[in-house]
Amino acid sequence: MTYDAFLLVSFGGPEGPDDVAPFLANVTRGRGVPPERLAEVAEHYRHFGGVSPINEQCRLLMAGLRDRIDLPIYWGNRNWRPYLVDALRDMRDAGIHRVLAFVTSPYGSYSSCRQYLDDIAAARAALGERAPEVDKLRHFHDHPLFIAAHVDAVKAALATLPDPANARLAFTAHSIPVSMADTAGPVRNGGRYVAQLRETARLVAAAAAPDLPYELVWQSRSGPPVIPWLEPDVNDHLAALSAEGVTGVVVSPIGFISDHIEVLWDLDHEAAETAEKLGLAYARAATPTDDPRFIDMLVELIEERRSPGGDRAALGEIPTWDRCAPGCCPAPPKRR
Ligand SMILES: CC1=C(CCC(=O)O)c2cc3nc(cc4[nH]c(cc5[nH]c(cc1n2)c(C)c5CCC(=O)O)c(CCC(=O)O)c4C)C(CCC(=O)O)=C3C
Ligand SMILES: [Fe+2]
Repeated sequence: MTYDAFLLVSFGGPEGPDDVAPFLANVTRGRGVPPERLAEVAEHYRHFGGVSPINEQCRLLMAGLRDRIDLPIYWGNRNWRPYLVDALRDMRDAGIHRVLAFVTSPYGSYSSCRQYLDDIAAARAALGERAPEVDKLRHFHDHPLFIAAHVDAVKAALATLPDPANARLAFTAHSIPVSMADTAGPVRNGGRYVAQLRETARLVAAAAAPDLPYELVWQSRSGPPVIPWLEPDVNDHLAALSAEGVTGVVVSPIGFISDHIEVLWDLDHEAAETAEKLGLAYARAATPTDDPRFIDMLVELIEERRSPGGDRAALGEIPTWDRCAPGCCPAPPKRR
């Protein structure tokens, strides 16, 4: 398979205080997110000067990749500048026909996979016939290099606790509506988001701390309270651990590939504060963007896609594939 360019596809985030409101409007259009929740999230961004950390992380990722691949690198986001449609237009104008895209999420579900594919399709449609064709790289939730980076991060976090031998591991990911979790994956199967996250948690725990109990819990719940989302929330989980007599916990955000605002606010600020109130020793494991093996993995994912018959490195049992089936991870019904 021949490709003419690499495209980094990310969520996007504000780059200053004036960007926060229009960014949030882009993210939540038609999604039924209550205004109270939006105001709260706007405050999280303002706490960091209205600058999302995600953009710098994208720039770092591209810088890490630059000398490692022989393809020109482009960057397009779903919800903020540089937008996908602008990246695709630049590529088209540069005579690029086939593009390999890396989406900054390892897992399947509408929010973490299909929504990116839909937005790529919409951006292509806006450009008309000469829009470059875009192939998305596969899910990588159990890639050996992804797991290895998390394993070392969890070990390093554990080592900072006063009593690591009696600590617990809590893996976190973005909560999603239960209805979205139920339909994640190929048509008729469902449950792919939770299943992949469970597998990632199992693989990391087994290699990092085989003797410690671990749980997969959820963070950053949004949406109206009447709609069920995946539970328990990480803060409730910390309280439950404390009630059991546990004295230390490592929180590993396997649902995010870098220190997004959800990691910096919902974990480093909120969950850390919860732990402090409970008298629970708390350490947050690093996300993989800081680890050179993450770039190594990306290089491997690009190489494997260029050799269709070749190996697809994977430690787990949940299958991955190069191309998601058309009806995979369907969109939830639009609200508002
Ligand atoms: C599964 C998942 C991931 C992980 C996969 C992936 O990485 O894509 C993720 C990532 C992210 N989510 C992000 C930001 C936001 N997500 C929101 C809202 C929502 N997220 C959802 C799910 C997910 N989100 C859902 C079901 C909603 C409800 C509205 C809807 O159905 O779409 C809102 C609106 C306010 C709120 O409701 O909280 C914001 C601002 C940022 C940027 C962070 C930064 O700036 O550093 C990132 C990386
Ligand atoms: Fe989100």
